[in-house]
Amino acid sequence: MLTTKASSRIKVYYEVTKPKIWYLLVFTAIGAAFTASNLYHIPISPLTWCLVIGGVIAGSASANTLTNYNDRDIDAIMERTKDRPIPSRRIFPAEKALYFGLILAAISLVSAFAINMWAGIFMAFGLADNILIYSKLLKRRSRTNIVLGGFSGGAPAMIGYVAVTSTGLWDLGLVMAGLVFVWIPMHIWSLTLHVKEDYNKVNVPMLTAVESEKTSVRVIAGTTLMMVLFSVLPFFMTDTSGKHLFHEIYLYTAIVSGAIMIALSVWLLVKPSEKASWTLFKFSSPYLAILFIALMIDSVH
Ligand code: HEM
Ligand SMILES: CC(C)=CCC/C(C)=C/CC/C(C)=C/COP(=O)(O)OP(=O)(O)O
Repeated sequence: MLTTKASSRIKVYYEVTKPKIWYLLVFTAIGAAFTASNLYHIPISPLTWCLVIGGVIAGSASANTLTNYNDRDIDAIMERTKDRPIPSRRIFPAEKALYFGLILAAISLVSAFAINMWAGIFMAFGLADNILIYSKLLKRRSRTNIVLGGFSGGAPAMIGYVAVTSTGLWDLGLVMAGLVFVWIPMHIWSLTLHVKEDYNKVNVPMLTAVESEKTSVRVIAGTTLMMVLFSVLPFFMTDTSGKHLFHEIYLYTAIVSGAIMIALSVWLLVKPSEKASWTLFKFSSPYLAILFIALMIDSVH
């Protein structure tokens, strides 16, 4: 039986990993693995499932913990982040989070390389791109920070896919990872428009925090349209025999859910408001999950 102190320690270290975020990251890895397994009729062993799910949890949790450690100064100032475990000193000294994040990174790399070399490479890339390129290098310097820093978002899908097969890794696998990558700008820029004062307080040049509202809503609408157009790409992909990989289930889901996202972005474009930007942001995660659910369901045939 865990003492109250022990359970609260576990809870605070769980919180510092930003679980809401890695739930979706892990789901994209599961979706890519399950879809590849069905399309190529390759079973996934329980050990492989454990290594994929455990590895991507550890990797995403590590990245989130280490970026929280890196951002502890600005997180203490922003309203949205000031109550997080490190700025609120519920993890103190902060180096405890640093060591926790590094241990998680090691676990994630061992798990990924135990799957195969490519899974290990994608894990290492995801960690490096999110922690070093995005958080350390670009976040506080460039308004395009989430573009070069966004590739890491596709890493879990690539890990899930390559855990099953390398057949189609650089077309279908890349398209699945691309669904996440092209989703990021709309996802984060709708949020940062909503909390732009926070970002300007700490001089983080998120594009929709430094551009005018008029430009920001246009950029968000444009990236939403780009994401929806990209999302129908899987329907047009075929295997070597020319057979479509996906069918109406995926197409109609992508069209209907995409139409909702476009409608929300037009609402923001026509009538910019905190409510509209927040609504678009809150719809963004379920939307991405729905696309991966549709890929999985459509691949069962
Ligand atoms: C450079 C890329 C990204 C940036 C800068 C970013 C940034 C953010 C920020 C600032 C939040 C709000 C967190 C909070 O206030 O607690 C957030 C929430 C979230 N992010 Fe991202 N994100 C990125 C990529 C991703 C990716 C790749 C995924 C998963 C595939 C993801 C999933 C989520 C989820 C599920 C939430 C919670 C949404 C909600 O509360 O409804 N993010 N993100
Ligand atoms: C395989 C692997 C390791 C992949 C890692 C992918 C990963 C963790 C993506 C998450 C990106 C993300 C939520 C960044 C948060 O930005 P932020 O730190 O600016 O958000 P904040 O302002 O809320 O702290």
